[in-house]
Amino acid sequence: MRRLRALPRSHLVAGVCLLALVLYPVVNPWKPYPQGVLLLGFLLAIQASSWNIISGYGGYTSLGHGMFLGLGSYTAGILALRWGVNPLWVAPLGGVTALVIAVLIGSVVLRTRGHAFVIITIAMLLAAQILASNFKSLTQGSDGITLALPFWGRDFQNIPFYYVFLGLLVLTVLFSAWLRRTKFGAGLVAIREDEGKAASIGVNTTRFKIVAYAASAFMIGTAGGVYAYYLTFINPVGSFAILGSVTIVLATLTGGRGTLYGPVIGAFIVNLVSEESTVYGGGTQSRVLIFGVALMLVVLFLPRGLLPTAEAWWRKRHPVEVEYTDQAGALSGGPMKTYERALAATPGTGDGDTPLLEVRGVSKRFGGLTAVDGADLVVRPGTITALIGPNGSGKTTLFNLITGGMSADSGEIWFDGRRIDAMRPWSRGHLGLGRTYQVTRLFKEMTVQQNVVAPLPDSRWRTMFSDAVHGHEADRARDLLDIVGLGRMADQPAGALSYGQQKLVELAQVMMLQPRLILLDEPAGGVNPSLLGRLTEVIRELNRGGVTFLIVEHNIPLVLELCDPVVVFSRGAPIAEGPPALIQQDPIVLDAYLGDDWRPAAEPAAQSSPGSRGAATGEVVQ
Ligand SMILES: Nc1ncnc2c1ncn2[C@@H]1O[C@H](COP(=O)(O)OP(=O)(O)OP(=O)(O)O)[C@@H](O)[C@H]1O
Repeated sequence: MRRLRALPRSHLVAGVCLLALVLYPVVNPWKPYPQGVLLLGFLLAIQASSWNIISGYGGYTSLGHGMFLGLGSYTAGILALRWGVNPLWVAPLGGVTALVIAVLIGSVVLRTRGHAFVIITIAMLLAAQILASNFKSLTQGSDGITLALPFWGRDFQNIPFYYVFLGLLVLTVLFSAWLRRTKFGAGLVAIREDEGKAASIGVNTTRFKIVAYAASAFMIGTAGGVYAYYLTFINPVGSFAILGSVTIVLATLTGGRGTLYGPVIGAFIVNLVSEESTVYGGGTQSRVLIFGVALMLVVLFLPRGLLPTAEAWWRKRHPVEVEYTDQAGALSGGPMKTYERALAATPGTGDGDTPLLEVRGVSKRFGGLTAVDGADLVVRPGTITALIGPNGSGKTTLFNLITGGMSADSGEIWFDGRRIDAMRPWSRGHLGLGRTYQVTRLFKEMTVQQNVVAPLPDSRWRTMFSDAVHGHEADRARDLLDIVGLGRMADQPAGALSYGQQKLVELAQVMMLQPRLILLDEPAGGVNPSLLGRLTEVIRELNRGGVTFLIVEHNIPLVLELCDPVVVFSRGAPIAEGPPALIQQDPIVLDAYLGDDWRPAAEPAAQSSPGSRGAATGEVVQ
């Protein structure tokens, strides 16, 4: 009983609804019409819940998902004819066909995104229709395939179909709920919110998208096999109709994209509207018009769907009190113990002579603009290296090249003795290369804790399908949040944090990767002075714990206090490098970046300091 009470209210309501649906044919066995309407509602809900995996969780909108229902129908229909078996027994093979086709198509089309992806999915649906029409030896073309009538007696009507579709719907919702609880589900949401950022924290975005596409196809394909038997007739136009795909999208958008129960609720509503429009609105043709208007109304007035809108309304009426977080006290109570725990799994940084990161002659052009121009850079293990320079000198672009957000036009990048410039961003993350962004890129719809546990340390399937938040990891996330003074905000949505707090959470997040090198892009930007002190202290502590830093920063006093060595960038390449004391007096640096405010009273004629790289010659002067 206590376990039942601990269940979220939504699961309890879903359980009661399920019980009612299971009992309905028993209580009302002689009502074939409402049973038929419900049955089609189950079928649409299976499709909407499945579509939700790739398009709701993952954010890739497919407008051709009805194709998988057609593929399942044809697979079961063709096999039933050829093997002389009942289509019900081979319906799961419809799911397998849909899954295999989804993997093949997904490997290609998921390279595109946005409008391009939507258009390609429609094209795929139409291509399937044309293939089914023309591949007559297999599909019997536009004549279609006629299947045997159900093997059970007429007294049973469509009740067996009712239970098969209801069973498939329950399986689909359970599957979707399980996926959402795993690292895979969290990774999909991360991809939806910010794909580039997801890749930089170790999410193998290519694999995640293909698996999500395939997972979203399987149940629809299986249901398609059963649907073929229910209809006893399939043809290309009916099986691959665009209206079917639009209905799936409309159902999910109506109920709430990205939620567990929203697609199911939306499917029942849309199915009811569809039935009513057929009965009272002049037949099937009127559906196109009604669906078009409904889609427009949903997008305009319910952009988030019914369920999220109702949840937001409820939260507004019943606000949860958030405790004020006194960050100033966060580090005062014996922080070392927490640091030790949080850093326990962070690997050491090796000997100080071998560079941890080496950039060799790297260039990047944007059209006519050379943002990075044959740059060389060395970061030694255990250092806090600064990269400073004027606005637009190419520092962030260099960060993007190092972490894989962009690929270089030429040059080599080595990390810990391995060449990494051809590696995908997540592989670089798995090696221990982490970064934060100039403008924070947290996943705003996730909680702070979900953000911190989002990084993936490797690409193993086991990791991918493990719980999104589990014991040891949750402890480490809590420790890291305590370190940055935000432990009490763990359950708040990340979007509700101040900008400075988001910077600190992003640092905690990148620490979950157990990085050996962290690239911080303007960590002090927009952070208030008291938080800044905390940030500096955290960086120092992490550095003492074995983490190397490369920091881009315009706050020069902070750089001079925190970093050694300092590399100065100008026009896409380093012009000087050395300890802070020398850099701040270097005439080349004063001319190119620091300016007169930093110039000593009696400045001698411009000449290079001992640590400078000769700006005119491009040679390194040691
Ligand atoms: N994706 C892009 N497309 C076109 N141009 C770009 C792109 N990214 C950067 N640039 C250009 O490359 C140059 C270097 O930009 P970058 O952001 O690397 O400089 P930065 O040194 O980090 O500047 P800041 O200190 O202002 O952040 C700029 O002129 C910028 O406009």
